[in-house]
Amino acid sequence: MSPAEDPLDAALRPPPDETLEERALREEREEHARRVSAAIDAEIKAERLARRKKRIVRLLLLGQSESGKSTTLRQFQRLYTPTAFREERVLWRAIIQLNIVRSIRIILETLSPPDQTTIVPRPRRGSAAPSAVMMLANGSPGASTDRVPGSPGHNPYGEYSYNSGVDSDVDSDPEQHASTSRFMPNNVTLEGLRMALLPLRHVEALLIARLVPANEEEPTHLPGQPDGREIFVRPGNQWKGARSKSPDRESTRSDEPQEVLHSCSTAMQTLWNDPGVREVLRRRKIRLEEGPGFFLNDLERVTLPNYLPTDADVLRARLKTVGVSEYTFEMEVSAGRETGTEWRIVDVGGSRSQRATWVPFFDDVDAIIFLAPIAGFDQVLAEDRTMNRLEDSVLLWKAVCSNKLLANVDLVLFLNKCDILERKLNSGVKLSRYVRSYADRENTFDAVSQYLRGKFSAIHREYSPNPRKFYAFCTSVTDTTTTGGIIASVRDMVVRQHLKQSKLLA
Ligand SMILES: Nc1nc2c(ncn2[C@@H]2O[C@H](COP(=O)(O)OP(=O)(O)OP(=O)(O)O)[C@@H](O)[C@H]2O)c(=O)[nH]1
Ligand SMILES: [Mg+2]
Repeated sequence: MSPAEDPLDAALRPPPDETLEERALREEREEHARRVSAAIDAEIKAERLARRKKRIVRLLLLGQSESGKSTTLRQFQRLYTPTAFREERVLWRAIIQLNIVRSIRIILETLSPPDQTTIVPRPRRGSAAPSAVMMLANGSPGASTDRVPGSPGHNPYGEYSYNSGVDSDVDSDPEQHASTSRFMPNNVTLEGLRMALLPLRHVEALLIARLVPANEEEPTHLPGQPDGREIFVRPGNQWKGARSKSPDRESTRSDEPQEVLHSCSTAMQTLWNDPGVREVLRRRKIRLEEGPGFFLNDLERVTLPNYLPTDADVLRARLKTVGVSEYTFEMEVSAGRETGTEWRIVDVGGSRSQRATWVPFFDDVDAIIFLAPIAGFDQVLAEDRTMNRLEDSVLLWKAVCSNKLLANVDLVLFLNKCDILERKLNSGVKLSRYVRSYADRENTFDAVSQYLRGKFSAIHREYSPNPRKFYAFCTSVTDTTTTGGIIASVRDMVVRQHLKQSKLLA
């Protein structure tokens, strides 16, 4: 087909009888159209270039349940999207309320187990005044408690029973029983406190109804129960979304649970501060202070009607993750050359039943942060009370190191909960009692953390399919001051790894 026959060419050809004026006008219009077209082309090109340049970094958080994965994610959010983090703080109040209610419930049920048949009175020596604790347990003052012979002395809430002869010392020292009678103010009985704290039951039901979608199968999970059940929400923003629809979204004004907590504040403080109660908890090896979501030392502050959670409170709150979720964000805070990087952090549920969901996320990951909560050396898993937490972490670490899908992924190890580890060792708990190979080395934080770091590092060397970099940090991810620097190092390392991978792919 000749140009003369081409209909498009014919349509575009200037008219044969075009005057000079018409021709000038036409050429001006065509020039304008060319400029517009060139501008559009340049815009498209720039967009493509920007998209290509836009780095998407994927980071996977792994570790057993309660190892601190979600807390680490919250640290990233606090550091790099502070506005969003701050805006969401008020939403965490409901979780903190639930954490408090649960702690109080654990105390009350420990003092007065639902199955009262395992408690029988026995005569006490040297008691001057009735013990509120014992009154609740026995229904009568002036008597101590003991276990029915043959009862295993099982402690449903204590998590520290692994290999430690749990409860072997429970009720073994009659003087301890005598000492429990001295503490509560004369006019306060435990029964009275329990009555005063009854409204917390309603608060618990209210909070669960608010936080857990109606179609969730197991909405009422309780920490520390033998089956390890605990309140959870699916990851993502649904629970936050549900809360944000409530009228008090941006405000700190009181809601019903907060009002109830406020009215129960004195009773809760009396219960928690009672040395007799503490003594019973101690003997039952229930260390709420070291457990997740512990706010009982802050009751006065966190039960104020207009309480707004601080950054530290949000990091300390406990909400179990079930499922896997990817949180995408761009750093609000300029982090040097990292501006514009899109971060995708995958947070998984760490309990045994959740681990099958991890593998699909091993593909296309830039780095893994593995959290090993080394303070758990004397604890058992909530979901399997025959498994020591440290041992479980070591087995998981071996599995991650040896996984072929992850052979080229750099691993970052957080030996986490070092704050708790230090306190625990200082209080006299011996690592060698649980880790025989530790033998008679010094039971200090420095010696223990160095030893465990060496063990994890050796596993990495031995089990990794290919040599790769290994970064290990002793962390307390709830601590805002120390964690910032560590997270910045991880950020730089992850971005470097990402660039390296991009070059390999290019
Ligand atoms: N004291 C202390 N508490 C910590 C530390 N890391 C985490 N926690 C607390 O431990 C609890 C559990 O942490 P999470 O981040 O929810 O644990 P997780 O690994 O996400 O657990 P799952 O969602 O069950 O897999 C939370 O209440 C945290 O505040 C730490 O280093 N020190
Ligand atoms: Mg979690």
